[in-house]
Amino acid sequence: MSAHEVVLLLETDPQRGLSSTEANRRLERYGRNVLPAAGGGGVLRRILRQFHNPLIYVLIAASVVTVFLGEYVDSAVIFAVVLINAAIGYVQESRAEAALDSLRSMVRTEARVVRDGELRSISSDELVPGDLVRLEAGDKVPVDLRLVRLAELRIDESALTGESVPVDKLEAELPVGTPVADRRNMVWSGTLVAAGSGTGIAVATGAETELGQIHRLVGAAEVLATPLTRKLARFSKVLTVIILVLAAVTFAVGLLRGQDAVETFTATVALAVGAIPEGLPAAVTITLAIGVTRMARRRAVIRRLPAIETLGSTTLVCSDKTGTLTENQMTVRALWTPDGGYEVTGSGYRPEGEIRDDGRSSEALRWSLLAGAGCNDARIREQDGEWTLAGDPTEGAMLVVAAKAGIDQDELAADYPRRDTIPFDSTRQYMATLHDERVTRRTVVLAKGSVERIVSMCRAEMGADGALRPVRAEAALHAAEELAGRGLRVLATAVRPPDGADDGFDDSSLPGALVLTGLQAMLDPPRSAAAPAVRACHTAGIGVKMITGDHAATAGAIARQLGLLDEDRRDRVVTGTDLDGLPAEGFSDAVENAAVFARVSPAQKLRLVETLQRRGHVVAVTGDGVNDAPALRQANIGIAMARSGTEVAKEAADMVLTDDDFATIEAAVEEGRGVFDNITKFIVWTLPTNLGEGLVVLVAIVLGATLPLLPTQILWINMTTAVLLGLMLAFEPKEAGIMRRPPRDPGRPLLTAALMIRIVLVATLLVAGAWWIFQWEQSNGADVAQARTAALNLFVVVEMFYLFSCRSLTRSAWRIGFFTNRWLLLGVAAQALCQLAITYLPPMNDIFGTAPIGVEVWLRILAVGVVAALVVAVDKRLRRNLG
Ligand SMILES: Nc1ncnc2c1ncn2[C@@H]1O[C@H](COP(=O)(O)OP(=O)(O)OP(=O)(O)O)[C@@H](O)[C@H]1O
Repeated sequence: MSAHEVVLLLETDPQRGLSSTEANRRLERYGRNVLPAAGGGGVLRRILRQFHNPLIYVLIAASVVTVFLGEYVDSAVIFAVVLINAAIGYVQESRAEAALDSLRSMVRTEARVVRDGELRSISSDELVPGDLVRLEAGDKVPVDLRLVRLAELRIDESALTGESVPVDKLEAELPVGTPVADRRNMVWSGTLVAAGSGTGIAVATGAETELGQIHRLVGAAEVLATPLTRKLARFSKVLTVIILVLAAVTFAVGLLRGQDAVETFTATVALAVGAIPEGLPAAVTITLAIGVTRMARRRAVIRRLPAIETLGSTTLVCSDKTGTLTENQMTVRALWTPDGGYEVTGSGYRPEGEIRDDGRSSEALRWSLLAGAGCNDARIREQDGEWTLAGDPTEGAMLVVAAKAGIDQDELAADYPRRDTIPFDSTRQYMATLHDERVTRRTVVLAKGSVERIVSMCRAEMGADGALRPVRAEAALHAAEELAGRGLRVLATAVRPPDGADDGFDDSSLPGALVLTGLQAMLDPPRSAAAPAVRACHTAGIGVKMITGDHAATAGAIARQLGLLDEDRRDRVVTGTDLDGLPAEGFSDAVENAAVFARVSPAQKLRLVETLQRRGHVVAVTGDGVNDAPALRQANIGIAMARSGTEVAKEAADMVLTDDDFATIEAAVEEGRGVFDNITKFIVWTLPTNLGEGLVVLVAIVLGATLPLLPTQILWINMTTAVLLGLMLAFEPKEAGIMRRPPRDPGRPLLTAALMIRIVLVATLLVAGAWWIFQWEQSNGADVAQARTAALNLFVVVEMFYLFSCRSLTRSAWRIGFFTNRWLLLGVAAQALCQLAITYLPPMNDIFGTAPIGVEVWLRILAVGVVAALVVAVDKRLRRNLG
């Protein structure tokens, strides 16, 4: 359809947009602009998935066979376990997914929409069909749009088409005869604005968009997988196969040796059930989900789950300066013109304060302020006594200083209506606007940008009297250097005066046509949390590098305040130009050794990251612009800023900081290390039980002896302790000193030799203890049921003692403090109640083949528990002393 037809059909106004009331009505009618959650079929599939597990197959087979053997109670117990296991799996999986889902809503996407004739920023959820939506480079398209106006608009449609080369969009009105369904005057939700800008009318929102249709087909489920969970799943599968083969062999051997078939079968099932670590994958997923939630609470939102693992092994953080290490709260503090400098008072966006000019009047100063305020897309507004900024803080600061000199933004816009814009981008390094001068009806160009760039484009400079003279570039650059040395961010301003001739307005015609009017230097103080966070990173063995587009002297001054540059070592700030001049090897060394990089282009940033990775670093990189996306993708962890970042950067990132603060990266690394610790702790805790149970049964089969534990009893141990004891390790607080050790080497196996030895040690203690008490009770008058009950309780009690030990892999259990993890204490109490129930309640005795035992038996069990705890404590101590 033509744009005109779309306007008529959707009853909207191509200039003023919808009215607010109409927009609200449509919101009621069409619903919010969100994609529906993965649909109803998902629930059934998720339930079925819980049964798709080798252990479950073994259990189901066992329960069927036991029915035929006439063991109805056992069969029912095994079947009940299958159901309970599936239920627990279902609930855990749903909760983990819900945790991830809720993260998505934490990073709100804003859309620019024209309503009631006014440009507004609203949540993209609230867009309705007919809305007039504005797009700019870096945006993620929020709805399907029919374009009505555009300037050099290029769209990255890879999210929909897989085609990675951005598509040029056409002028809105196509010539008569163009095929109606021309892709080039539509943009689709979920695609990214690679360059340019445009305005379009929303024709579909939410599930009705093309993206919504695809989403419905795919049912996009959030994947709860990381390299680690995949590795563990593989490990579990291999282990299961080995155990099943082993079980089949023992069954065959038992039959050949003429043992009772029913008993041998029971023993084989016990072996399989006991030895398979069925709780492992679920526990890992849950620990990850808890980690994600903890990080979100500390304002780091994980977009891709594997990032949590990588965070723990980060060796280098490459951070932007502006907004991440600094506040991004700019105030112009000093001005410079070719005829002299001025200090400015006042702070923040409140236009109160003055330019100290001691009565000197200067045309250059006036034009510098006009350029700063006119070549500007930001707005400052007073709201309830507070001055707030909409837009770029650099531009906000320039508006404020102009206001301090009495220049009003609206009057300026009326006197100098804007006709065209060359937008700022970090490669271009300047912004320019073309205006009509209302009084003279001639055109003026206003420009601002980095000092080097603007000065290189100037043919002349303006004097205090307004006269032009040849530009003295040296003087300007020197002044800029001096201001930047104070830590100020310096921009230059220039104009192309109204001289009648219209010489074109683009990147190629402006150089050589501009007149330098002055410099504006603004303060952007370092964030208060940044310096401590940098120090914390250093203590944790993590390097920090500042990579900024800003001036070398500004970067250096801020870096020194943050402790990134050492005064004495006279570390140098490396600039993009320096880097370009280096041979490959010199480049690599410079990148490794320097901590501060200035005037770095996005392309150089990408090369920096690649080089660091080649040198073996695990690199976290921050970025906020469209051009940062490649570097963010290349990084081991790409980090985007929720407030100042573009949607393109967020899309490319693995993690988004909701407060833009560098300190949050440090917090996330800390959490990442904690998550990895807790996963290791769970594994180190759970494996001895499986190994121990397997061995107990294997020994019984080999010796042809009575089983010390029945299959149902083994199931009981595994089910209850995994949930009530093991899972509580996921809530372990981070250990003290977690940020004083070096990053984890990603190549190192999860279980070190020391931990493997500990696992075998504890398994041996379990086997020995269980056999000892099983024999001891029987030779002292207990029947088999009582002896088994003793062995069962011994397993659980030793696991409880060992659980406390596993709260730290290196430090003694006594040093951690017993009350720092309440969940763990609650779990232990609940487990104790369960043990009392299975030991003393008659119905439980009937089901599980247990029997009440006396106090002295408990004392023997506890004694074994204490011995086990002591042995592990000694093992830890020895190892620490051995280093
Ligand atoms: N809105 C703007 N208009 C014109 N020039 C600008 C604007 N913003 C920044 N500049 C100039 O371009 C230079 C590079 O800016 P760029 O955005 O690449 O990096 P930055 O924001 O200074 O730092 P960082 O990379 O640490 O975020 C700045 O030093 C400044 O001189």
